[in-house]
Amino acid sequence: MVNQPLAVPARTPAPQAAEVVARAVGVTRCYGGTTALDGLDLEVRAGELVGLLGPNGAGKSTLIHVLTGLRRPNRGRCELFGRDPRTPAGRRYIGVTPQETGLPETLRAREVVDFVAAHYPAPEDRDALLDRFGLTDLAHRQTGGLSGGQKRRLAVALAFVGRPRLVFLDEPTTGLDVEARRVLWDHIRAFHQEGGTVVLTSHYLDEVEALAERIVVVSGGRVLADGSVTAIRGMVDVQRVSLVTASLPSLPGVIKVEEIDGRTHVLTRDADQFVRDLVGSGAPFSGLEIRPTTLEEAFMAISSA
Ligand SMILES: Nc1ncnc2c1ncn2[C@@H]1O[C@H](COP(=O)(O)OP(=O)(O)OP(=O)(O)O)[C@@H](O)[C@H]1O
Repeated sequence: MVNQPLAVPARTPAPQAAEVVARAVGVTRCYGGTTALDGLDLEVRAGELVGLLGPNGAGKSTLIHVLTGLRRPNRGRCELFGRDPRTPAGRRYIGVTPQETGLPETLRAREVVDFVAAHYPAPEDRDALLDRFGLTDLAHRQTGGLSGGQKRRLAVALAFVGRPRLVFLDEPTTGLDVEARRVLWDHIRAFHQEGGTVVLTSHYLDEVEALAERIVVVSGGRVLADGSVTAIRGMVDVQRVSLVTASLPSLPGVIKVEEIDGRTHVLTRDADQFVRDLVGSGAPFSGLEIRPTTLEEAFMAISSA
């Protein structure tokens, strides 16, 4: 495998007027010998819809944990609305759906909403909230008897109970069917259009593309790239050349080489030049195909660079 580092563009700054609602400054968080966050910096401004992308173990959930005050950084600091996230004043305007949620099994869905609502001074109307998330028919059901997708919908709805200004959604649609995902996307979009700020993680790239204005790529506990969907795409601007060859010579401009099902797949930023160099090398090959990468491939290219 040949890896070539990719330049990371500066993020287009958000409007100056927008308040920074969440901030991580030089945050390092270790679990024993594992460094989950490694001097990470991030600012989220009011009204942004930010998608955190990164491979398994990149540090996305840990970042949400430190930003929401559930974990303390070993080094660096976090702020929510300019305050320490570990204080009630800092957490007052946020809603969170963690990656894994333990719902009290014997409580009914509406009782869970009531329980969470009791923590806020002016919570959402329970029935309206349940309706918005398509949970009305499940309101009387004990949560222990709900399906995985139904529990997930309830867990996401709970993030909105306190009328938050900022929500953190850690893989909100994992386990949801297409229709349930669509309903949830609509709600996230509506919240954002009303001025709400959203930070979400997702392994569904179409989800991040469909929802987020800004993508922050996290890998190895650091911010690898930060920009609009278009900027992230432009940043990698990678093409996939696939061919059959017994031995690929070492050529310039190659970001990554993979062997899949007897074909050699090459990621490169200049497919034309790669093909010219390949022909010039005299190496025998057949079945040449060139196509643009998906965002997922682009993202993998960034991660492995
Ligand atoms: N409670 C914990 N104890 C020990 N190690 C942990 C703990 N939580 C996270 N880690 C480790 O920290 C690193 C970052 O994990 P984290 O869950 O933040 O990543 P992630 O990007 O959210 O991953 P995924 O996409 O798989 O959810 C991983 O190496 C993980 O194994």
